[in-house]
Amino acid sequence: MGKKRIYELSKEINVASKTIIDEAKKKGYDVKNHMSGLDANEEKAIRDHFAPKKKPVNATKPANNNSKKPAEKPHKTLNKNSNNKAKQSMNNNNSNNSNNTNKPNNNGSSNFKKGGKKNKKKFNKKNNRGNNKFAGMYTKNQRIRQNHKNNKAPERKERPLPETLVYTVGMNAQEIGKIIHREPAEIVKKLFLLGVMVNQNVSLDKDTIELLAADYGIKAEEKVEVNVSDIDKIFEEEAENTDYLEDRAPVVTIMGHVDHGKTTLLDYLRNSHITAGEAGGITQAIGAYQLERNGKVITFLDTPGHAAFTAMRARGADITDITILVVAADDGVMPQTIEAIDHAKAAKTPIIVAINKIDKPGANPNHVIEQLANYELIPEDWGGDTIFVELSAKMGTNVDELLDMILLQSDVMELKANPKQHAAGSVIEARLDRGRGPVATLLVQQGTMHVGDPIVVGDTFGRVRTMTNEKGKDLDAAKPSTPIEITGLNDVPEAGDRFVVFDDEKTARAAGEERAKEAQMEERKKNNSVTLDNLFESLKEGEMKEVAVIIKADVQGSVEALASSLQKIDVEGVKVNIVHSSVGAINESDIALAEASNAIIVGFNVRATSQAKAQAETDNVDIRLHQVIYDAIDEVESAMKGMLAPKYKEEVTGEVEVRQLYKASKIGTIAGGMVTDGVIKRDSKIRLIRDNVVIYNGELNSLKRFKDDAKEVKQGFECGLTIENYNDIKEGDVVEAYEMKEVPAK
Ligand SMILES: Nc1nc2c(ncn2[C@@H]2O[C@H](COP(=O)(O)OP(=O)(O)OP(=O)(O)O)[C@@H](O)[C@H]2O)c(=O)[nH]1
Repeated sequence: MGKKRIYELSKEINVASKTIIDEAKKKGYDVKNHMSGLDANEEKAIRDHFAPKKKPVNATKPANNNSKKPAEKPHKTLNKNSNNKAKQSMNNNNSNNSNNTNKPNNNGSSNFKKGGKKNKKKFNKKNNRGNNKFAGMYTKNQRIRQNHKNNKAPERKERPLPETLVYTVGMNAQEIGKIIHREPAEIVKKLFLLGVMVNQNVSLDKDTIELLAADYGIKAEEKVEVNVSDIDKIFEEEAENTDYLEDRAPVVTIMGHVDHGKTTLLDYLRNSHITAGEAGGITQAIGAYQLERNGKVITFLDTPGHAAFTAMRARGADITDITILVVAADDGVMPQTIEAIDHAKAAKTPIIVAINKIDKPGANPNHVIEQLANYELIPEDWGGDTIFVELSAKMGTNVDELLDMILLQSDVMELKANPKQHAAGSVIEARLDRGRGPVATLLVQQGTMHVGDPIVVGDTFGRVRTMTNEKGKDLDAAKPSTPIEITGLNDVPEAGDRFVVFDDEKTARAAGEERAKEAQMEERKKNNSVTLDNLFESLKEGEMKEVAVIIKADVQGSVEALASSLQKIDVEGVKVNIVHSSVGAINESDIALAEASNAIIVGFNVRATSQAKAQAETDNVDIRLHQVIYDAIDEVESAMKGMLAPKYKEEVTGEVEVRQLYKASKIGTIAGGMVTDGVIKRDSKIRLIRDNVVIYNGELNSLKRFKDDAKEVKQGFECGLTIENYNDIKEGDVVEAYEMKEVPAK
């Protein structure tokens, strides 16, 4: 075995290395520093020297660790400070100190000092009584020393990291520290090592927080603060709640050309299929109603008219599940039929075609089917997947079949909602009733609505005071897909507004008031619909991949010509999407569709009706009127291209052959040569070419014809030139002149 190093012994007997070295030297051992070794005898002598002179009274069975204890410092301290008679043992001192603090402490001096006389007395008393209590116990200092001995840093009491850091964007290191039980300084350091230099009070963004969490090896989860005024978001959340799902009734809208029988069909349905238990009720027009067929319920929106349908969509309420397209068999496809198809397609709802008036002598259903094939509405018999029902709304023929088809379609769609949550839905229509105040027809889309519910509707709020169905019957609760009429709001909301039920009226009021304020501000800022002027900005921001256009023209030929030309415009993958095109004046329905689809209206040889004009102004819909088709195409095309970052292409304009060189001390090398091709201009960019290799690329410093400055020199003429910052020109070099030309976008 080798010698015992002094530093090792120092640790073991807890005497400073220097003290040991001094003692060793005194004893004549050959030692220099703490790395010097002691043989077995020397080691024993040193141990004996520093061993306590007297054995502790009570330390009859000292614990292993304590056995090495009698340390130099405590030893001295005790001798100096304690009033102990000579017999007082170390462990006794320990135990008494400990009594003061309830913690064993080898170093009693400070406590004695602080405690003063009183403590000393106490100490002695207690010492007499319980001096054995902590004998042999592992003291704090001993523990620390022991750790040192094992070459370990003292263990920090660090709480374990949580599995997930649940954060909000903008938290700082201090706040995060609290969550993950780490010192802010440690986090700041970690961030520094991750390349983020911040102090502990700086707000951190999402990426940084997630990076930090990843570095700690824990997950990060953003806690999204609920903004009560953001009812759209609350609505989405409610709509996405799939904790408990039940089948719900399909919501159906009927559309079609004027006089094709929409109202007749709705009336027939309303009067012939009334919901069970409500027979005899007087039907009120509340904008929607439900009927029953074979035990299944269907909700009809009683708002024929595309404008109403699209106005709701424009406000974000896609409440229709299925569109019934009514086409009169004796009239066929008409402009508003096409408009209806476009509206339904834009809303992405399946279409069921109801060929109406088959009882009429001139009815020709097949002709209607043929016509609709042009609009991708093809019956199953013909290889398509559109449901067609031939009926007579007036006589009631096949109306049940239509209902069956609706139910079939809705089965396929698997329409479900969760009735076990707060109600959320949309406004179908609303008005101010003199006697009852604001009255709103709502469609419950999620959850169950109850009388008394605190509610926010659009920018209004209130508490549901009364709730009735279309028959005026009071309802206590209304499940998904149920249309209801309510009172109790503080103001009249708008069709298409969303509503959400809140936990309490206070929150509902706060949210409603906040929304009203926001709406006002929004109104001031005015909306940012797409116009030809801001079209490219929208495209650039990646908001749009296609430009929606509505075409209105005087004759069908113009509509088609415009449509096909516009569709051919292709700017960097951005396409024109014709949302709707038809013959006739620009009407309110066009404006509503344009607003809902963020479309631009292009009118050819037509004008907007005065109502449409007013509405377009309110809704910020861009209408462009033209008399020349090419102008219309050009306008859309240049709006699409106009703001593209211009592309440049190099175009060589000419070449100069260098034939002579003149050196001028102030000017540098002057090249005299002949323009052999094209033209060289004073502001040309140039390339110096030697043996077909480009030697230098730069600009001219001067261009001369004889002694005069020249703007340009053409082929066949001599010229003199200098190149900016370049003099190493040689005879036989070619100066190639070129320009960067803007390339018009294709
Ligand atoms: N013979 C026959 N006439 C019908 C049928 N359906 C509707 N009509 C008639 O067609 C006309 C127009 O019907 P409406 O139901 O008012 O048509 P609409 O589509 O609602 O018309 P607008 O509300 O003006 O858009 C009325 O005179 C109806 O009586 C039908 O199945 N057979």
